[in-house]
Amino acid sequence: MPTETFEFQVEARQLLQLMIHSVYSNKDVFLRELVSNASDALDKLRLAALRDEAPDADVSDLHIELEIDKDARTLTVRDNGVGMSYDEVGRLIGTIANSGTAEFLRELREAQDGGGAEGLIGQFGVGFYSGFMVADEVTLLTRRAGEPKGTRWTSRGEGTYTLEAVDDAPQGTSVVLHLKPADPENQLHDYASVWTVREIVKRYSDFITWPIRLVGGSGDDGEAAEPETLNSMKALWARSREEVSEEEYHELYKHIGHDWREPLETIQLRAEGTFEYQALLFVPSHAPHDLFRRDSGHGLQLYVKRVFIMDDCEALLPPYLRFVKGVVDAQDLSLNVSREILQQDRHIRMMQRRLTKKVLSSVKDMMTDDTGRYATFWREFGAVLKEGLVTDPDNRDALLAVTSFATTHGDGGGTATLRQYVERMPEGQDAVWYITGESRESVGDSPHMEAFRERGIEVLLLTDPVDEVWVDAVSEYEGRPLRSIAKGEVDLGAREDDRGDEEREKQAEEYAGLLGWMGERLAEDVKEVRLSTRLTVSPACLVADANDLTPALESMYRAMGQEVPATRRILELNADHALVKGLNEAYGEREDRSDLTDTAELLYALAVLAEGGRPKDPARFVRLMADRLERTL
Ligand SMILES: Nc1ncnc2c1ncn2[C@@H]1O[C@H](COP(=O)(O)OP(=O)(O)OP(=O)(O)O)[C@@H](O)[C@H]1O
Repeated sequence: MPTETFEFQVEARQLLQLMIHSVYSNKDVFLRELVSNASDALDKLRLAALRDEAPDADVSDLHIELEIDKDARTLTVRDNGVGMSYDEVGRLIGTIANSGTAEFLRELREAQDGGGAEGLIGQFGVGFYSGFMVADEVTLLTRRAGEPKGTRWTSRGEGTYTLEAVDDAPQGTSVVLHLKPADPENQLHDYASVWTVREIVKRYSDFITWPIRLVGGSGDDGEAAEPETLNSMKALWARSREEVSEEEYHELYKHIGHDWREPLETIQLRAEGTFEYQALLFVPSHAPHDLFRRDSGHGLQLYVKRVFIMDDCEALLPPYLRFVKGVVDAQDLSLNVSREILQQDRHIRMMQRRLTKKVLSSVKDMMTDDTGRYATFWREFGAVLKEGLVTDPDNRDALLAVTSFATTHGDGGGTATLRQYVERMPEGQDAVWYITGESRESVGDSPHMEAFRERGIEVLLLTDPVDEVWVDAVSEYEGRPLRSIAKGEVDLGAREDDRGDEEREKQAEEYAGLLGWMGERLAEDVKEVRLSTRLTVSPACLVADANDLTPALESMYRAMGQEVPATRRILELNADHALVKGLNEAYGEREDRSDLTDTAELLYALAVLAEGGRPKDPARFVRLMADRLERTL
């Protein structure tokens, strides 16, 4: 087969340009990326061999080799792992398979302007391309284990790459970097120096469980003449916390989490006894871009007796902890264990329970010991964690204990935990009040809030989509009911300037005719029209019955394809508002009420608008409104 030339996919080309014109200040990390890929390739081959899926592969001395050729100024990263077929090279190396790439490139450009690009790269599987930060030409020679022919891929990182079938390639992959001249001022070190390479491996890749051997030193100046193993290969999760530095943990996190940033939290757990395992878990400091995508990974890697078994092992943690990264190494599982078996395994279920509790208790500790870190955690992962309030009733209390919300307390910009809310609840208040909606601004200005604001009653502002769902499942916190300010009747207790019962009854009588009449006119949209105790400024608002679905929840169910009957809500009127008063008077005086029907309709539409909704028939609403305005001229 002749050498063929291909163009890089558009995104890949953009990414390469970013690499070449370096988005990173720290270029040393290219080696970590290539070593990480090599290590993954060795893991895959060993597992295939253990499962008898690679009968023709040579697994006798699996390792990574770094070779320096000072004269040619090349650094080669070689592994004898699983390798790639011709098709795979074209698919995996010339393109960027990740669908989030376009989004990533946009974020990257923005971050580059703001100087924060470094942290973003690792999330998006661009590891191999980082070679172009230090090399002006990269050659990759690879042969898939068990296959006869190999493939050579070459590129200068500009617009094209070449592919060529090769007869005599060794098993696995070697990446030859034709190094750019060193430029220490721009942190481009001399990667043909044994010292530099040794130091980078020690710093970034010491924990890699395969030997990383260095060959090609001259023996002079302390350089290695014999192959030298550069890493200690110690599985960090099997060592006690005292023996391991924070930095080492962080490097492991970056390897398995595909992240270039430090983790927010490191959690270690060792279970001894009948079912032994060790876990080393990390909470990232940033949510990944695909956290809410259904196919996003599940974070944890499963090892069995130090042998890598699988990535994204979803059986180890519940979906609401999918952002946790890490390693779980179990002693007593079979190497042949499959995802299906794991889902049903009793020990795995116990393990999941224990790991879940451990993560939640770490979040609790974070909350007590370091409020700044907890705030970061909550900003990044709060919306995901709250899914657990619905799906994991066993841990509901633990989850409620670490949950926090935006609140109207203080200057309205802060957050509150349920504990804080309850502790400052004034005497006489029996419920924890909240409102759900789309944004802090829209719920903050909602008419439902008026009486609460006037009386200084704290309201929690729940604006994540998941909030609509969990509030339905959780009815109380430590014996206090959780209540929506937009549902049911509210009785906020008497105030000095409140009307007495007598006066209220009188008002009810005065309005009875109007309310009944409006109820009939608007029967298609509302099930009742009544006077409000929650309005002080707005003329009207809509409330749901205590057990009704909210409009947001209704549309959420519909979006998921579920049939739900349209819920009619209750229209509440503010009897102190001039418009409502005038309407009542006109209702009492006029025989012909056709005009008033339009006003009733407008009042309903205003209530819909006030909560951020959209009138049922916007064109009609505009017509009626324009007509009214015209009459005021
Ligand atoms: N040494 C290698 N041996 C076998 N396959 C490899 C090797 N290096 C890369 N690949 C294949 O090419 C794919 C793309 O590699 P690349 O480094 O660009 O991204 P990634 O490894 O998926 O993500 P990241 O580097 O961020 O972990 C890998 O997923 C792997 O399938």
